[in-house]
Amino acid sequence: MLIRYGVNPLSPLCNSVKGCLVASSSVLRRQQFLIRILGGSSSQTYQNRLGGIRSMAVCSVEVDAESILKAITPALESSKHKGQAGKIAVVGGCREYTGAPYFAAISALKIGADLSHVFCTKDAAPVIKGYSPELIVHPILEESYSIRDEDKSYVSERVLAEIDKWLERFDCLVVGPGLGRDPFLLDCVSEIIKHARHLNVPVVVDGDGLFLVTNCLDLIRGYPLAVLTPNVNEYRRLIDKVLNCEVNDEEANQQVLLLAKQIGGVTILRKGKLDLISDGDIVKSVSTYGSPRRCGGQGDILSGSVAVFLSWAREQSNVAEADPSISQMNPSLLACIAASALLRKAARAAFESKRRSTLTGDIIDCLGRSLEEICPVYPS
Ligand SMILES: NC(=O)C1=CN([C@@H]2O[C@H](COP(=O)(O)OP(=O)(O)OC[C@H]3O[C@@H](n4cnc5c(N)ncnc54)[C@H](O)[C@@H]3O)[C@@H](O)[C@H]2O)[C@@H](O)CC1
Ligand SMILES: Nc1ncnc2c1ncn2[C@@H]1O[C@H](COP(=O)(O)OP(=O)(O)OP(=O)(O)O)[C@@H](O)[C@H]1O
Ligand SMILES: [Mg+2]
Repeated sequence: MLIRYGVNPLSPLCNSVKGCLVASSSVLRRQQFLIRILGGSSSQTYQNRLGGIRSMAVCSVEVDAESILKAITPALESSKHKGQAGKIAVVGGCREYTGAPYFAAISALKIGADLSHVFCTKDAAPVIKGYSPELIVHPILEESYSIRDEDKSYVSERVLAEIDKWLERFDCLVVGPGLGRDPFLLDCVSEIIKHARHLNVPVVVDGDGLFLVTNCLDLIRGYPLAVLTPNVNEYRRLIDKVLNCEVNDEEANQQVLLLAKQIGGVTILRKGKLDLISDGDIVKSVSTYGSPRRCGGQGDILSGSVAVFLSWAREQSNVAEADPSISQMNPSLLACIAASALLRKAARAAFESKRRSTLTGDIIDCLGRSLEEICPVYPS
């Protein structure tokens, strides 16, 4: 019987990140007691649920990702105006991390989005602007060290008012690349997620955004326009928190499906040797050969790419004429499959020329060419 102490499967809706992370000892003791008395049945319940999923004969199907890329990538037409190919925003970038939000935001542009914004801290903004004049950078986020306690509620309102001016215009929000883990900043980002959800803006959650939502699952629970893109560690933490067990690679397909289902039908893209994607109904995989280099930043390319493909896949006119196996698929699944396949193709191309010195920037340089090989601008 597996009982995990310190995990709180009974957690109520949390109002602040701190509230989620710091439980008072009496509350913790009561929860541990409850977990102990429910322990047998909760472990049993997990086995039962997994058994139920198993009996659905879940088999992940390696998909024809090229057909999906062709179906969802819009044609370039002179009748279109700026913005119609996608307006993406990345919420991330702090003192430590300026590369991650840049990688995500520039990847969206390189794939074909028209506009890419970054909402980051004041320290990170000039650095990110310096990487690229193409990005629209908003220095609005604040970390605890830069504000006094008595100013926090005012600053938090100002951050939200600032982002609210823009939120409705975005086709997709990426939350997390290089966000950092400052509690005040994460509190503000929780509110941003709630506002995005209220406006039905799709949200891709990655990096430190996953740290936030794993500790505060109600932020995304039951939101079908949420896509989570965990790496190996982020996935382990999600499984631990949601299913109260360990990662089981022998039943990887069932487990990712159950995880997506348990969080109320969000889409999960589990990154790894093979990318596994589920929306709680089906599981798909992408395992086309990429690159043996594991330099940091490749996940950031992926989150920016999912955002742009999701904005395209949601445009029904793009996919309406495709094969029913594509046109009837959840747009979030289509976006994850497309992004995963394109990143792997670009990584392969970069590695062919750069070998051991392949870096994230080299892969970004190959995104356009890799997409062009599958979806030429001027088909012959
Ligand atoms: N250039 C950049 O600005 C980059 C920033 N990134 C950002 O960095 C933040 C953290 O993400 P990471 O995926 O790096 O997460 P982690 O900081 O959890 O992991 C970084 C590495 O450290 C290892 N590690 C973590 N805890 C450890 C421990 N206790 N002992 C030994 N090894 C340990 C992990 O296995 C992993 O290889 C995110 O916001 C992410 O978006 C990354 O995306 C990489 C690129
Ligand atoms: N062992 C592997 N073999 C092949 N591809 C892999 C492997 N591990 C990861 N990838 C690919 O690399 C991409 C990035 O995954 P990774 O696990 O490195 O993300 P990450 O840790 O979030 O990256 P980042 O450094 O940007 O935070 C994914 O699309 C995944 O398909
Ligand atoms: Mg990452």
